[in-house]
Amino acid sequence: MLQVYLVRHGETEWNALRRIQGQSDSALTAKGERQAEQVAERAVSLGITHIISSDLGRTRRTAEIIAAGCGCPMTVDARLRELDMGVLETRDIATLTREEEDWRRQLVNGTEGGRIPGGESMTEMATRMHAALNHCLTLPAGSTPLLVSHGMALGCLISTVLGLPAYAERRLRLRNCSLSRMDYQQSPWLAPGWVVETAGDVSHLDMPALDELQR
Ligand SMILES: O=C(O)[C@@H](CO)OP(=O)(O)O
Repeated sequence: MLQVYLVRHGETEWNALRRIQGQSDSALTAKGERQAEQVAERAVSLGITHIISSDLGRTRRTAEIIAAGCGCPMTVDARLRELDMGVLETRDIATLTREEEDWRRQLVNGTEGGRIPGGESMTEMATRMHAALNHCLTLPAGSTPLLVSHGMALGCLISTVLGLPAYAERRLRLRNCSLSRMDYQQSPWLAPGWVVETAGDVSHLDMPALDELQR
């Protein structure tokens, strides 16, 4: 049975400042680096054989720390990027106008086809995230890959595997350096294919991690 681990990157400067990143980028904070070291320790105990990271800087840095801990190769897959958040990228959430906040809300409140102007829809992102997940099926037998990606991207991937539409109301909290797992399997009591084993586990972190609203 193929097990695929999923990690959201460590805390970044803009996460802490509540600035919207999307496919823009900011560096890990010192806390984010520590979170990455702690999830790396957990990854060592899981027998990870491959690290596959989104090509953005915050995920690459997190993946490098995990790969160094595990002593396994790291590759980059741009399909694991965060949602393209168009004209709102780099903005402080607290400064959005009402219209801009409505655009942002469409991503989380179940609006079919919702997108920020100049950005990507959740359905478009789901297509590329599933392609990246399915790529794991081509790895040699016995592989245990770990994918490093983003909050919206991984939340959408997990939710769609559970059968929700990509644009469904967002109800899964994935904190920085949380760990999730998908298995590809045939079971008499589950639908065949990808199933969710766990989502958003932060038991390896020694201090509270932020969700996107700094809670
Ligand atoms: O892009 C962002 O600002 C956030 C939104 O959830 O995603 P992440 O920090 O996971 O890249």
